[in-house]
Amino acid sequence: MFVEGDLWKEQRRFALHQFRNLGFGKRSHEAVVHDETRALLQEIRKAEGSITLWEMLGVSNLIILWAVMGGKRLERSDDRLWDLVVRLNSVFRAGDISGGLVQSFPFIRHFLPKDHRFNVVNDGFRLVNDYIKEAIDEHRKELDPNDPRDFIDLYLIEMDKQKDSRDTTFEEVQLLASCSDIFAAGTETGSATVSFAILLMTLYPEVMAKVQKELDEVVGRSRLPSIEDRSKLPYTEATLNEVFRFRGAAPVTVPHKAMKDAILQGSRIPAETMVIVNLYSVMMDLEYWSDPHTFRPERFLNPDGTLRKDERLIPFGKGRRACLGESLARMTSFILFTSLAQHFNFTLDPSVPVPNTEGKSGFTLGPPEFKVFTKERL
Ligand code: HEM
Repeated sequence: MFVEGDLWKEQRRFALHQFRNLGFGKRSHEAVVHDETRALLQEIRKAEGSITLWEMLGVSNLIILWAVMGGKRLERSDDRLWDLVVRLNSVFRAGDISGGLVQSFPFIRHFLPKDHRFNVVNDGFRLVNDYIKEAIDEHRKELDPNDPRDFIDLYLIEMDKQKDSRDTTFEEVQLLASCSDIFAAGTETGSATVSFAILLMTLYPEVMAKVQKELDEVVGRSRLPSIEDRSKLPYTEATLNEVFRFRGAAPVTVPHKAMKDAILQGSRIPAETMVIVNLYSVMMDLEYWSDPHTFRPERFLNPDGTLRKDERLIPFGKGRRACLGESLARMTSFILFTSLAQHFNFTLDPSVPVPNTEGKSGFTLGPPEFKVFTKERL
């Protein structure tokens, strides 16, 4: 994620190609998402009192990602997963996409207290990397080059193929970085999106009622929603689009670098400058949207009720460096959100007051602290 040039190009091309082959974000991957969604619904049914959604959704997203990356279906009962989700959350809340002061004056890192955000981020990523490193070692032992099971196997095979090339970028350190990027980029953003969506449904019950009515009419209750239903659910799609616009999990892009001197809308950007694109400013532009601070799914509907596309809706960025996991993220958010809406009504637990829906900053935008009571729809 934080690399450039040929290294980035080669690694991104390989990851995209292999994810496509593994069915990432496509129908063939849907069964994994459905299994995990059923497990989540069961867990919510069994929970007593109010629940903290982001943790539960974080575990779901992590299990779904790991199924493609590491092959195995991890168990929700595994305490290590919950620990990883909580640690990733602290990393994302403590992080600063620009690198903060330490980026400009690296030597100060030696004098920072243990609980400084720089150390929280490093310790969190160390935990994630240890987890992935263990999995890579296991994959190495079990590898059958004729029968790759997942992304890690495919990468190890590519490493072996290129081991005699002096220019290879396929090395274990890079495999670890790719897995860690995907793990981190996918878990927190996915859980934030659906948590925000449910929080907004508690605050806009009239929107939730319309989503549930559409789901009842098109999908019913006897099966889970599928990506094939999306085209028949324009109001639900418009609602998710509005969640992505209103509280997109990534208000700014990852850092980019100007490769050469450039002029952008009259401003000179010298080569080598770090450039971070403010997606929030596009999706919240007062002139364009007229009422950007109002949560209003109807803005994404045509007068005849069909879904309206809008080129200013860019929650996954744009161009060659746009989000690598967009198709999976869209599919996962859609299935998790619609399945929750299909099965439960949610009300906020008043013992955890939500002052506003602005969320918490960091590497990404996280939902504010909130808990919900759930009631199965009959
Ligand atoms: C709702 C969930 C998600 C949102 C809103 C989101 C959004 C974004 C955004 C805005 C960027 C930066 C684009 C840019 O710099 O121009 C990005 C990059 C990235 N995302 Fe996502 N993302 C999500 C889920 C995922 C998932 C599930 C994965 C896992 C495969 C993932 C993997 C990545 C990677 C690897 C990059 C860096 C791409 C590169 O530098 O070439 N994201 N994402």
